[in-house]
Amino acid sequence: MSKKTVFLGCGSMGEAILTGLLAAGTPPQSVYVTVRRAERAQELAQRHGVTALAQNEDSNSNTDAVMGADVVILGVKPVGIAGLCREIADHLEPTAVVISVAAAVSLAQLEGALKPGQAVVRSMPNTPLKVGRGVVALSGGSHVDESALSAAHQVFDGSGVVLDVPEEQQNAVSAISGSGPAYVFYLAEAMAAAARDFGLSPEVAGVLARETVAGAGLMLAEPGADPANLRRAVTSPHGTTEQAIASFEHQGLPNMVLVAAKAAASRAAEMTGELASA
Ligand SMILES: NC(=O)C1=CN([C@@H]2O[C@H](COP(=O)(O)OP(=O)(O)OC[C@H]3O[C@@H](n4cnc5c(N)ncnc54)[C@H](OP(=O)(O)O)[C@@H]3O)[C@@H](O)[C@H]2O)C=CC1
Ligand SMILES: O=C(O)[C@@H]1CCC=N1
Repeated sequence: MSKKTVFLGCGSMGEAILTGLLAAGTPPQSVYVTVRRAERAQELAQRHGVTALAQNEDSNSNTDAVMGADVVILGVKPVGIAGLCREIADHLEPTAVVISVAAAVSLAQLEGALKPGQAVVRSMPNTPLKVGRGVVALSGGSHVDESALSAAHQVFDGSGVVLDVPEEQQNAVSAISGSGPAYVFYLAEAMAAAARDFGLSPEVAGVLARETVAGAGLMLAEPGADPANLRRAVTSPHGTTEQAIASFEHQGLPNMVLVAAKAAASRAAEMTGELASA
């Protein structure tokens, strides 16, 4: 029998994980999701065939949903995680594995808001899980044994690469792969803007930027791919690309990426402190 899997909060990140999980073969009948708004619940139920509950005045959809659950994924914003944990703590099966996808919320904060002994996994996924090309890093809490960790792996296994990292590396993971898709989409936006600047139509500019980033991503996904080698294969000596790469170097693109990633990681550390004092 399939594990009962519950998503508490199912927005951008939750739906990406849900889509990957179902595409990998988990039956929708074994999946429950909760959200705030009724229209969002209806949308998720129609789109994915899962049972979706919205908040309502008659009962608590989160505590209802976690009854008998094997795996519970916390997909709300970081600021809502501790309250959600306290809300469901007494209703969880002692054997349930709770997986948080929230940036900045520590294992200590999660464990402190749940009942003693609950297995908790802190994760940092990314939205490409939706298309089977995600990457997620997991850190198990103090009550996570091999079977609990394996249950967490199974949530993501079919839709991306799953890594185990020490918790202290999670902010760095968040700054690279958690936020990373946004960096790549930003590059695509900038490429489209440059194309429009040349006078290309917005439609042509959009297609050129999107297909180039998507195609380059597929090449990077091939076994043994190395970004530096792939870049060199495009860069003819004394040719055109060389000029553009030299311009990026001159303007300090690698350092800009480093500084930006550090800003993301610092914000995560700051958020952990804010959540602790809230
Ligand atoms: N977006 C990303 O790329 C990534 C996000 N994350 C983490 O994922 C988490 C969610 O982010 P994201 O998906 O972007 O946010 P969204 O705002 O898109 O989704 C949040 C979801 O939580 C629901 N929700 C809010 N409060 C409750 C509640 N009390 N009970 C049940 N459901 C509730 C919302 O319902 P409704 O839709 O009805 O408003 C919504 O479905 C964050 O903690 C973030 O740090 C981690 C890695 C990457
Ligand atoms: O921006 C955020 O806070 C979340 C965490 C990583 C990606 N999105």
